[in-house]
Amino acid sequence: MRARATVGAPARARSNASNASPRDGSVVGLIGGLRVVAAALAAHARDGARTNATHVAEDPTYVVFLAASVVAFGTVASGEAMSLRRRRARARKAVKECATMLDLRKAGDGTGAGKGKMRDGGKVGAEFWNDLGFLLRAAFPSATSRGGQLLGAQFTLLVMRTLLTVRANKVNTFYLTKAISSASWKFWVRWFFNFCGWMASGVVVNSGLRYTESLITIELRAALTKKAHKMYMENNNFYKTAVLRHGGLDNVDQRIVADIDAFAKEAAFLYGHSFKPILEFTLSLTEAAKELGYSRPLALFASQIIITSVLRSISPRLGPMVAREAALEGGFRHTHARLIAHAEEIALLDGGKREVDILDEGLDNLVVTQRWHALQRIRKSVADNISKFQGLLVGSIFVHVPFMMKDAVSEGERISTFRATEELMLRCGGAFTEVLLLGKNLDELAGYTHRLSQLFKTLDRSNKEALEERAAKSATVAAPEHAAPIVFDAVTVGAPEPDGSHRVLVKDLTLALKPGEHLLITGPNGCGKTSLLRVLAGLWAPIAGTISRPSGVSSIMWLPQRPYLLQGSLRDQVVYPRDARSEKIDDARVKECLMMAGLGKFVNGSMNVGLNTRHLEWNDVLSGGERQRIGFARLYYHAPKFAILDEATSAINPDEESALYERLIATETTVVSIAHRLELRKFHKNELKIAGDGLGAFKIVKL
Ligand SMILES: Nc1ncnc2c1ncn2[C@@H]1O[C@H](COP(=O)(O)OP(=O)(O)OP(=O)(O)O)[C@@H](O)[C@H]1O
Repeated sequence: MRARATVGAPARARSNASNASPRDGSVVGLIGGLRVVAAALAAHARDGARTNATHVAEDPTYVVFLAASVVAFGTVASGEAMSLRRRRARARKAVKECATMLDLRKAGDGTGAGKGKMRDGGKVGAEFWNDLGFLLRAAFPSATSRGGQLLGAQFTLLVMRTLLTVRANKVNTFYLTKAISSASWKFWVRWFFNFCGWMASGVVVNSGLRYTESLITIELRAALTKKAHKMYMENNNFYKTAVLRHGGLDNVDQRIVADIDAFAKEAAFLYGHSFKPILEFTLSLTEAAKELGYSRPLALFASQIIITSVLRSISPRLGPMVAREAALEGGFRHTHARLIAHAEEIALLDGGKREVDILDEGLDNLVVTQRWHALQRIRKSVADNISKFQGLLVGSIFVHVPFMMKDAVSEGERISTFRATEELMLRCGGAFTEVLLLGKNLDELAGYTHRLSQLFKTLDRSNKEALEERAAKSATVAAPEHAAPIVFDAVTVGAPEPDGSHRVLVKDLTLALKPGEHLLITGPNGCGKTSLLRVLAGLWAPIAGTISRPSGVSSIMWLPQRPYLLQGSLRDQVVYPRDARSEKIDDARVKECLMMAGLGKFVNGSMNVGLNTRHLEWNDVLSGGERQRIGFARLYYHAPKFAILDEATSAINPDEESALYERLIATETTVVSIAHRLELRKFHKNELKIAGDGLGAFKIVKL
């Protein structure tokens, strides 16, 4: 039936052409000729459409599933569109609120200055290529580095696989069609052995490729994460970015833990999957050109570039979507991290119900945004699929026509060369479309690249600022005339305000702290006692004036109200920041320090605890007073020249507090304390009374 219809249509068109009798050379003749061609094409098209419709009508299962699929997809998508249309205002508000909360707008360019840049970030452009180059150079510094060697190994395997596919495919198809068309066992056996050889090599090469791709992913992730760790821990950047929000970076932990991993996976995938289609395209084209010449395939690919560019222009950009989702993902993760960090306080307040709302809100912000993005991605997916299928359609026309017009060859010869060439062209076209579609992965990579370059640029800037600050200090600060190791010279301290200004807490403080001149700092809540110590530690920069102080745990140590406890053994807590795994530690001394701090029960065998006892979270197993005593044991162990104590005995009863102070002073440590209890006055020589009047007034009195 189909054959009749196909043959009948051109016959009618031919009879129409003879009726038109075009006069050679005249315009009317030309128009008549064109009308004949158009009528013939229309007749063929009608015939083709009718035949197709008849085939479809003959297959009710196909029709039912086709209709069901269209209805299912349409219902889900339109339902989503309607529900999100209603919630879109809310969704946008949620994203905006979340963005404000996380400083996403500030994070747009990592400088805190780029309002609205979040939407622009993550595009594939000059900035993206620069940033990508920077990240890759950081991970693969040279061809001889481990990363460089892995890239080289994978490149060799990629070339090998492409050669294998292109060559083997051509030979396989040729032998098989020849064998089948002429029923030749000789050619079939040749095909069989070719195929076996191709299969064996393919198995080895493909397994090698998969292995090297995972190694490259791991190498990329490890190298970038180590670089991030190094920069993050230098110059107290972790404090500056997390607490002071320098650079306006949101969720640095998410960037280091999750975004680097996603970037590594995407980049390794792109490396492995972009070389293959590019090489396959070049090699297949060279082979196919032997039969078709270069002009036809190149014209085909030029038309593909134009069509794909048009389709791409209607697709949404994935980069900004990826960046936004990653940021919201970080926000959601942060709500969980806070819940764990404050589990006991929340449980005591019976805050479970309230916390469910907070957690769900974080999830909702993410989910609504993801659903909205999924809807946007339909446009992308439609464009990609059209691009893929039209490539096959247009490609077939370019390949079929030369063979339809080829005479003077046997049927067997025509079909075998056609099948071999078609296979190559299909491969070539497939590879070409794959290259064009890599844009999607490139877009996603751009999203992660944007977030990581913000991270590295912010940390780098912060490190440079710290270096400049240090250089300026050493150039301007003259060696103090007095022999005091800690000197405040006309120092003004201020609390940072959200608008970038400072609220003055202490103004023009000049003070030289000599060994043995124990200092007590007092004043009302929020007057700036701890802030003064933050400035002394270098966490905050003074608004004016200069400070000189010694550095290193043997010279100066801080003991806050809640001492930091790490994952590890009891010994680790006492010797921190020294590392008990790599340094020789005198256990007898550690025990002595614990006894001095009133924690003898941990080491005298009365409890089931010893220096080797380990806990993931010591904060959960020690009381507030015990935690503070561990801090004292640490001070005794390091015996620094200066100890800065910020309400370090607030959880210890007054009688025992005195004993802890006495032992500390006996180790010849000079103490600077912040304390509210009057009993502690007796251990200090001077008292710095901060007024907390908003003008920075203070008084120094002898005790
Ligand atoms: N990271 C910060 N960013 C902005 N302001 C801060 C920050 N940390 C503290 N402040 C503000 O600085 C002021 C001084 O705080 P500080 O911690 O020095 O008080 P304090 O005198 O030690 O109080 P307390 O006796 O209650 O511990 C407070 O008003 C506080 O709100």
